[in-house]
Amino acid sequence: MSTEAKSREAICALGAKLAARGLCPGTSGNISVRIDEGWLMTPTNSSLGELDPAQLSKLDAGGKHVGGDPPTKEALLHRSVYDVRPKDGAIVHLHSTHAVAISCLDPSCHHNTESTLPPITPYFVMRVGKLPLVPYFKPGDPKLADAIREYAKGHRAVLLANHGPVVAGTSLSAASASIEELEETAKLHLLLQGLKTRTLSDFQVREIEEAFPS
Ligand SMILES: O=C(CO)COP(=O)(O)O
Ligand SMILES: [Zn+2]
Repeated sequence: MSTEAKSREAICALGAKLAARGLCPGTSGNISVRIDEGWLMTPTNSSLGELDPAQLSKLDAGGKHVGGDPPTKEALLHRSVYDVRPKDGAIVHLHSTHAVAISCLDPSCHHNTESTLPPITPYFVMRVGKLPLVPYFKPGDPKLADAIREYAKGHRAVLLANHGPVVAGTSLSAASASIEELEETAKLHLLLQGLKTRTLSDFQVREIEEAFPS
């Protein structure tokens, strides 16, 4: 099987897995992979649980739609993230419930201005790191694609205000592991509301960062 054919299969398999876990309600979310000639992206208005490898959208290196169904309305946002993260090869965006809940909180309820979520577990530090909030713009707005650049260049994971997470990774499986960890941490954080919580210390965060560099 060619590399492109494998990427097509991998996108559809990931979509099915995320859907089975209830992480992409309705037709929300999108997935992309960088390929030699450009990108493969999920088509707009598609259910991630029911993707067809042959219908995935293909974009050339200039971002022109050259094959398959019309691409996600967030194609420009994905391309902005690839642009500022040249080592990454895959992106996953979801409307997973707990992460979206965090994205709707008043910013005064966020952990701090650098990260909406606190470092409560080693795996959050390892797979996500910090999770900055990107200001709100409507889905598909070129202004959102522009705004995300500043945040994504230093962070593999960002949270779109009142919308949801966007995570980049060196591979589809890396991006998927990060976004699942992000969703789980958002859930834990909400479960812990009102309870006195111990976050990891700066030393403990550094220890993880050094032992498991991203
Ligand atoms: O999550 C989405 C928009 O932010 C889904 O849009 P698309 O169906 O165009 O991919
Ligand atoms: Zn979205």
